[in-house]
Amino acid sequence: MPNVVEAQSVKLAYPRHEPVIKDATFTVETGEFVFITGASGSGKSTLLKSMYGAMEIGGGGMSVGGIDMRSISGSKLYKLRRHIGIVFQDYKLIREWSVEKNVMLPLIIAGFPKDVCRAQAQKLLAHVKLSHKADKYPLELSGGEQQRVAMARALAHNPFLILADEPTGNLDDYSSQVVWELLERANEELETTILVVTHHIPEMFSADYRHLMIENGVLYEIR
Ligand SMILES: Nc1ncnc2c1ncn2[C@@H]1O[C@H](COP(=O)(O)OP(=O)(O)OP(=O)(O)O)[C@@H](O)[C@H]1O
Repeated sequence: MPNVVEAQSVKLAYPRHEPVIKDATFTVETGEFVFITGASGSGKSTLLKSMYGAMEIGGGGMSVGGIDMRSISGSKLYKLRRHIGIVFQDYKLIREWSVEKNVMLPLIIAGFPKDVCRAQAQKLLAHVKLSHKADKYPLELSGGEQQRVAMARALAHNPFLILADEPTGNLDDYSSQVVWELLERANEELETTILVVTHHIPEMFSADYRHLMIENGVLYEIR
């Protein structure tokens, strides 16, 4: 397996704006848990977006899962996203669907039989401690519970890579803990590679994690 992410002198700029990222060079190997920090507006979300094809690579080179991201579009992009789990701060759950069906979504798209989708959704809802809410609808849940559903959904199809943007930004301590534990578990038990944009690295991650930091458009390896 090639490195999960390889970035060489990446530049990222919004149209008619100065580059947000002027130089990002880094490698992420399979099974790594990586935090990306930086001041507000430093370009963390922008960098994350470039890794799932939502931000054009303006210079340099990047590959994700061995796929060249410089000119990715159409079916190639669709295929890549099917193997990545993406978690935003604003959950993006489907309101008209039950919690369980929301978690089943990536598996439904991938064409798995319904009983397989349901069994996997039930397993993940247990991991995020929401089995008792499987039949509820997103708007009947608290913000923290919705984010835990989004996290379960992001993991449902066993992605090789999770990209999470401030996954605990709005959450209370309990929901934050559940989210971090789930990410840690996916990383340890399934070797899922995880990249998390955050303002604060939680204390439970004291040992082996990697830490990248963006400052003035340049990405630095802290460890
Ligand atoms: N669609 C856009 N068009 C133009 N500029 C944008 C756009 N989206 C973001 N920016 C700018 O790019 C810069 C980086 O934004 P980004 O969201 O990546 O920062 P961030 O580090 O994730 O910030 P925060 O920690 O506050 O979420 C900011 O100056 C922002 O204003």
